[in-house]
Amino acid sequence: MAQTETATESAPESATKPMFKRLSLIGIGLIGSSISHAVRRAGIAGDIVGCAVAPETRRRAEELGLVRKAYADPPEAVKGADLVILCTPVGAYKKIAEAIGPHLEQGAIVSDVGSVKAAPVQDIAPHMPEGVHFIAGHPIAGTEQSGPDAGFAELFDGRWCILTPGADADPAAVAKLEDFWRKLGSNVEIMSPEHHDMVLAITSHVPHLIAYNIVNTAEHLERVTDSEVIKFSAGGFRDFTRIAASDPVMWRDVFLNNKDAVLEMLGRFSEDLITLQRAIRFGDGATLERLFTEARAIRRGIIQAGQDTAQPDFGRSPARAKDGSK
Ligand SMILES: NC(=O)c1ccc[n+]([C@@H]2O[C@H](COP(=O)([O-])OP(=O)(O)OC[C@H]3O[C@@H](n4cnc5c(N)ncnc54)[C@H](O)[C@@H]3O)[C@@H](O)[C@H]2O)c1
Ligand SMILES: O=C(O)C(=O)C[C@]1(C(=O)O)C=C[C@@H](O)C=C1
Repeated sequence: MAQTETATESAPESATKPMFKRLSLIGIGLIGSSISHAVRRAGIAGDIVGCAVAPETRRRAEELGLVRKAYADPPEAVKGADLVILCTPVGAYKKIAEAIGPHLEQGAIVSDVGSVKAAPVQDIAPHMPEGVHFIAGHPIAGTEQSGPDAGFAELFDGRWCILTPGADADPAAVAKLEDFWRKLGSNVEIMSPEHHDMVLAITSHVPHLIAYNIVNTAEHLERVTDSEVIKFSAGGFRDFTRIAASDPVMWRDVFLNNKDAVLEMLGRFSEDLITLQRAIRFGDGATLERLFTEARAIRRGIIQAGQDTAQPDFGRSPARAKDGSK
């Protein structure tokens, strides 16, 4: 489906009933707008509305046809919706859940896309009324871009989406949400919020922290005033700068909400770093070569498993390919 097509035009005219009559996206940035594109591509929502704090985001989301109507007020945005997805930074969840709770439709599914699960689930769950199905989720797909212009329909294709339903979740609602993400192009896996947070701490959160730190360390070096770091940055450092360009508010909230798992993984990381440091100090080439060989095997395993599609060279986003940015 062309990206210019609007949310209202997306309602399939065929006799087949869309999966959801109204999807409400609370937050219309990279992930919210990508969900809108992918949902319209799949034709699985009769109507899409949304909510954003900034007037400019609301205007742009309507102009791009991402939503039929963008509201400033979360309760307005969830009226009549049978699927509500929170797509804001996780630090905003508690206030949003408190505000929308009394306005949710009976039988509606409420989900989210947050990069952390355990603490955010605790912020949302107590505000969900009886008869509403809350099932948290996290698509493991993204870029360093933000805002309503950043989204694209292919973002979730072939990527994992993790759902973390509570023990008392309705199996039919879980199955429906799984089906939704599959129709958006994802593979789906179910796990506990705590397990999710431990896995993502090492695969996503600590790597982002390292990227932020290495870019800042380089920036703090004196010769940066001569722009040498920028001038001579190639491969390795440039890859870190891409990740370090990610949204500061989103990542602030990730680290505040996944404190224990991140500290645990940082501890392990620091121990392994000291092993490398000692090997360099003592000229222990065998250890360096062994550890680098092990790491290379992991990278090759990821490529063979087809999980490296977010790399710039793979040209996944037509929009980004056009302007050369990732
Ligand atoms: N960026 C990624 O790579 C990525 C990947 C997977 C999941 N996530 C998760 O998705 C969520 C959104 O991330 P994004 O990259 O789309 O961010 P984004 O900055 O592009 O968009 C966030 C949107 O939320 C809105 N917002 C913020 N506070 C709000 C509030 N109180 N009420 C209503 N709207 C509010 C902002 O105006 C913005 O439109 C985060 O929880 C993040 O952890 C991000
Ligand atoms: O590709 C990127 O830019 C990303 O950082 C995406 C990424 C990741 O770490 O893999 C970032 C945060 C998410 O919650 C999920 C995906």
